Amino acid sequence: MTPHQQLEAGASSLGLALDGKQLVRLMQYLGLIQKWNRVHNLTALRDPQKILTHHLLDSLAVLPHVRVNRLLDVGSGAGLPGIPLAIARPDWEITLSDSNHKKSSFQQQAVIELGLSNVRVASGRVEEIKSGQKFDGVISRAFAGVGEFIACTHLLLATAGRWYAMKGVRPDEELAQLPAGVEVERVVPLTVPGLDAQRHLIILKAV
Ligand SMILES: C[S@@+](CC[C@H](N)C(=O)[O-])C[C@H]1O[C@@H](n2cnc3c(N)ncnc32)[C@H](O)[C@@H]1O
Repeated sequence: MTPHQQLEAGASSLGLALDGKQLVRLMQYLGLIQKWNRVHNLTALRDPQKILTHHLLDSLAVLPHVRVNRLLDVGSGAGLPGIPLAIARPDWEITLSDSNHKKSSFQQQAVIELGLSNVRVASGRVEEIKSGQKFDGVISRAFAGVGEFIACTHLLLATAGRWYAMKGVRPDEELAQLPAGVEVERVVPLTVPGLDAQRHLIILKAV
């Protein structure tokens, strides 16, 4: 199976109806990661099949569980999960935040080359984003413990918004130490096609 066919099969087993253009864009994004990885250390993964499963499909796996219009991806790195989500959901407005200038430059380049008019790159620490801008969803993958993730973004979340923490093994210790006024709405076990590892999406809200 070619990586393109694997992506198509993976997306369909996640229940996602992606059209041909979206699949091509996702493959172009994979190509950009590979190209920039030669110079900047965006990801430790080099094998395109691994980038596909561990980054692209892993990011897309949360899609059926996220309900947003304006989404902030904190500590987005190479644009994960924000860029795959933006390709799959052109109707969502997505902001990518990363404190590392090289990562933000890559994100900006990817936005231009992929023509993602629904993505904005906010270069710098997430704590520096003006709190006047509210998001109805804030997501992160491999960023920080749940408590820290909430602490550094709580001023950016709209009143009825949700945090989405993408985790591997269910982080029971982190969930036992949530800040006051925050509760878990749902813990969603995820199956990522081609990835034999535990994944959980933790959905949290302010109460
Ligand atoms: C381990 S990487 C994860 C990248 C990506 N989310 C992924 O899943 O591949 C964590 C990222 O968080 C960024 N980061 C750390 N502290 C940050 C902060 N306060 N605000 C924004 N980004 C931050 C780092 O520069 C790094 O790119």
